Amino acid sequence: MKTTERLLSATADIWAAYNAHPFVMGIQDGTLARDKFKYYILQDYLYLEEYAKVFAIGIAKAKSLDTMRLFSRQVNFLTEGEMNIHRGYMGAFTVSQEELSATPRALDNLSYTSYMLRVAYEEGEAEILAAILSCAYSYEVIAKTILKNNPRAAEHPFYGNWVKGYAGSDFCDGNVVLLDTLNFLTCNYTEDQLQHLTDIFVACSRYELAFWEMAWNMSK
Ligand SMILES: Cc1ncc(CO)c(N)n1
Repeated sequence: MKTTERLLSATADIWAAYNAHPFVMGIQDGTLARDKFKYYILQDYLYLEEYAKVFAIGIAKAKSLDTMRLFSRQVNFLTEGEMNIHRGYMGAFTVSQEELSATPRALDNLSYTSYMLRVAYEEGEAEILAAILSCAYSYEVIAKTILKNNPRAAEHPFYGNWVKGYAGSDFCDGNVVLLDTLNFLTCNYTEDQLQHLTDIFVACSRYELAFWEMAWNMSK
């Protein structure tokens, strides 16, 4: 079994809960309250700033030029590509730099990024990839499942850009490389090493679900 198949099978229940979450279902049918989405976009922008640092540490930990390039491309894609989705929405909500700077990180957000940064500082390149995978790949799966359940979600005048951004090839092509690299780097891992990788992936998958719940509740 490929490492990524093992990780995904260990978290199947958590991953199934993403698309059943009321926040995600609200994006799917376009009924999500705008104030909840604004809260989410601000928290997620703050999240992405820290998440980009996880890749940046990966650059320094990389043991080959190929892995270094993977991490480096992702830092660039996050800051120049993915964060543009957020900047578009922040423009629509007329969020100023002052409002963004004055927004405190909610505890689930802070806890998630602190955990990933700890993995990044303490562990090796494959463990960093496992921590990143649940973020990067779950958004692809969520957006594609939304489109499967409601093909018109991409045309929604407000939430359509979010769905198209995460189901689109710019975002998803990076995940193919992420999955392949993680499988390649861990093909000779021992059972203990694989179990440790699974623990990291389960923790990050739980944090992903907590992030949707945090957004739904607009937690302070
Ligand atoms: C919380 C969270 N997880 C994953 C992604 C996808 O990069 C995101 N933007 N935010």
